[in-house]
Parts: sequence; structure tokens; C-alpha cells
Amino acid sequence: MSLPSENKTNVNESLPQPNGLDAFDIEHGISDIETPPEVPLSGQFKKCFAYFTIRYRLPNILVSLLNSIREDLKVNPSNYEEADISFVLESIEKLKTQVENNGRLEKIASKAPDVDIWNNFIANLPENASFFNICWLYAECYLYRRIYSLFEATNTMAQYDYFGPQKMKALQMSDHVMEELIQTTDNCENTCETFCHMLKLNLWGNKCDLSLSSGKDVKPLENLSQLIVSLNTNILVDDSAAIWNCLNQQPAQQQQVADTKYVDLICDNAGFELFTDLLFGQYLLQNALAKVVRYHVKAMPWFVSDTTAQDIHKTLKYLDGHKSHVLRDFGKRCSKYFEEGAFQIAEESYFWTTPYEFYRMSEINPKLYKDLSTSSLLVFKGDLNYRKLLGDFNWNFSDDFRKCLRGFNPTRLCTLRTIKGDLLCGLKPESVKCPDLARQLSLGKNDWMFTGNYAVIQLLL
Ligand SMILES: O=P(O)(O)OC[C@@]1(O)O[C@H](CO)[C@@H](O)[C@@H]1O
Repeated sequence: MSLPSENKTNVNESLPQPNGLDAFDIEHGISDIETPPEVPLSGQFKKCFAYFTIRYRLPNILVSLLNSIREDLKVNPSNYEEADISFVLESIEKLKTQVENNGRLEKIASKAPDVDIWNNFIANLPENASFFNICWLYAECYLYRRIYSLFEATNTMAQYDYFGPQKMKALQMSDHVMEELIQTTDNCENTCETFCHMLKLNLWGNKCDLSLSSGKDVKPLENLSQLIVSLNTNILVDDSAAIWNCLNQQPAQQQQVADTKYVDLICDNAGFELFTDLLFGQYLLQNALAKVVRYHVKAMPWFVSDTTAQDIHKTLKYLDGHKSHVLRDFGKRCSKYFEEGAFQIAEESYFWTTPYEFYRMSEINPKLYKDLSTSSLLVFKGDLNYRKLLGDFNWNFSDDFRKCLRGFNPTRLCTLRTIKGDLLCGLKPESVKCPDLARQLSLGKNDWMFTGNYAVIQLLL
């Protein structure tokens, strides 16, 4: 492992990890086993990261949220009604208790356009559906949708970006590394080597994730540009050269209509990762690998640090007004790309914040599927998008990426994911170059999957 130790995400050290079953587990029918092969990941299996997440991480995320809201409202006095503030704080406490007691999933109360999709989804789950007994993906998405519904129910706080302060802090902590990357990647040419370098900077940007750290501050890797080569052994599947080849050729079905060459980034985290998305977008434009880069963002605050449209605006404003001329110039350039339409925020879609796996997209949101099919390449960023591509299912590690996508293939697509959950496919054990990991794999251990220290870059043509 070549990651500097101060940058490792010590998720497992900060929280208790009891062995064997405790009273809670027995009451809720939890088994003290790994997820069996070819079943959905869920909190039913104590050795699945889902259990650890629901039992410890989600309550901690809610505590961090309560602290962050209290702090923010103290520092930035607002016009929010006192009654609304009390309501959201109390409701988040109640939600925490509900998670901690493995509560049943209630219907979502909301006026937003996704409410029927959500409530139909919930209605189709087994009657006793609760946080620990349903698929991890569903339980976790449900929690974030419930949080949003609490704010929606108020008179004055519906627009409040309750994860905003945590995201802004993460961006501010990245100044130094952002400057370094802008300077070291200035005017990179269109060669396979530089493309792979840019792609990998973008990949490792995904290590910075406030959901994995339970809302605690995360700093990007220092000297990332220099680390990229040594980090190659941590990339377990690396299709980056094939991605470069594919971007240098237009897909057959688009050759007649292809005045505009779109590359679509299905974004993940705001803060440092979003910065790397912009940097990668600039590289694509400067080298004519895309005419337009479309950024797909979440329609509501999501998984703590996920990017919303507001985050893009705030990031541009932050960079644009920065005292460092390097960051300021970059911010101005990106703002101009947006003004000219070379960068675009894709049309808002609530699909990204449904619990649906992507193979269901063509049925649930055919318009989005069709829009995505106009792209030269879809880049799915991060762990949650990977979970939705594979459907939070315990595939065999060696299963083919195409098989695991279950027919989802609107156009060519790739995934840039640092591994933060116990699911994976497309792995050839002989291509694992890292001795420590090879040993863990041979012992059937999966702790390495929760750290973000390993990654995959996978392509589907
Ligand atoms: O999508 P991201 O930001 O890369 O990761 C999201 C994430 O932190 O949330 C999930 C658990 O809460 C994990 O699977 C994953 O690590």
C-alpha cells in the first residue's frame, strides 16, 4: 500500500466492532456471517458493511448533521422560523432513534415530483421492510430521502442546504492541493499517458467523501500528482487506456448526428472531487475529446457530500473570488465554460435520488435513459454510483462487468470508483499486484473494501 498513513480513512478504527451477536442482533434476526454469494447486501449480515453502516455510521452521520446545523445557525443567523428549526432538530433525533431501533419504512410525505416513485417503491417492499432487513442501497437512500422530507415540511427551511457547511469546509481544506493540480496539469496534451493521468486524478478525488467519514473532515491526498504512478497497484481493474481509445473514436450509432460530442459525468462528491471533475472536463475540452461536458447532479442534498447544482455555483463562486490567482483563473475559466455552454449542468433529474438500480432506468425514467444515450461516454463517479450500477448485490468478484449491469448500456460507459463498500466485479485475481491485498483476498477478508484505498476503472463499450 502506497498511501501515506495520515490519508487513510480509518472508518473501522473510530467505531466499536463487537464480535458475535448482541441483544439487538438477536432481536432483529441478524446473522453473524458475511453476505452469502449472489444475494443483495443488507444489514441482515453482521459482517457486511451494510450492517456496520446502518448500526453505527448512519446514526453518527445524523449526529454530525445535528451539530453542523446548530453550529451553522449560530454563526450565520438566518430568517428561519424558530418553530421550523426546533421541528427539524427534533425530527432528525427521532429519525436517528428509528434507525437505531430498526424501524419500519414509512411513506414519504412530500410535494416533490419524486414522491409517487418513492411511495410506490416502498409499497412494493415486503410489509415488514425495515432498515436492517432490506437491501442496503434501499435503506440508505431512504434515510437521505427522509431527511429531505423533514426540511420540505417546514415553512422556511425547504431550501436550506443542511449539508452545505460540511461541503464548503471540505472545499476550503483543499485549496493547497487544488492549486498544485492546476499548476501541474496546465496544458496537458491528448496522449494516452496524460489522459490516464488526468483520469486517475479524477478517480482519487473520490476518496474525499463525507459520508464515509461520517461527516468528519476529510483532506485530499497531498502531492497527488506525484502519487498517481505509485497508486497504480491500488487500481484493481484499470481500463483507462481503453477509455482513451474509445474517446478518440465516435460510437458507430452517433456518427451521423455527431456535431456535438458530449461526455457526461454522473457526479459524486462536492468539494475536492467536484474540483477534479471540473479539471478533467477542462482537459476534455482543451483536447477536443468533448465539445460539451454535461454534469449530472443530485436534486437534493444526498449522502452528505454529493454534488447539487447549488454546489457547482458555490464552488465556482469560491474559486472565482479566491485570493490565489491560480484558483481564481481556473474558476473564471470554468465559469466561462458554463456561460458558453461547453460545460452544462444536465437537466435536473430525481432519478439519481431514487433507490432504483440503474438497470431499472429505462423503465422508470426512459427520457433520462434516452438523453444519456446521446453521449460519447458516460463517466459514473464514485462508490454509490457503482453500487447502483451493480445493484448492491454480492456478485462474485470475477463476474463480468457487463453481466452485472443487467442490460444497462445506454451508450459507452465507465466507472471511476474508490472502493468503499463490499461489492466488486470484473476482478482477475492474477492482476492484483499488491501483496498485502493478495493475502487478504486469499484469506477471504474484505476489510480493505471499506477504506477507499483501492479503486477500479471499468469500461463497458
Ligand atoms: O459515492 P461515494 O461518495 O464514493 O461513497 C458513498 C459511501 O460513502 O456511502 C456508502 C455508505 O454510506 C458507501 O458505500 C460509500 O463509501
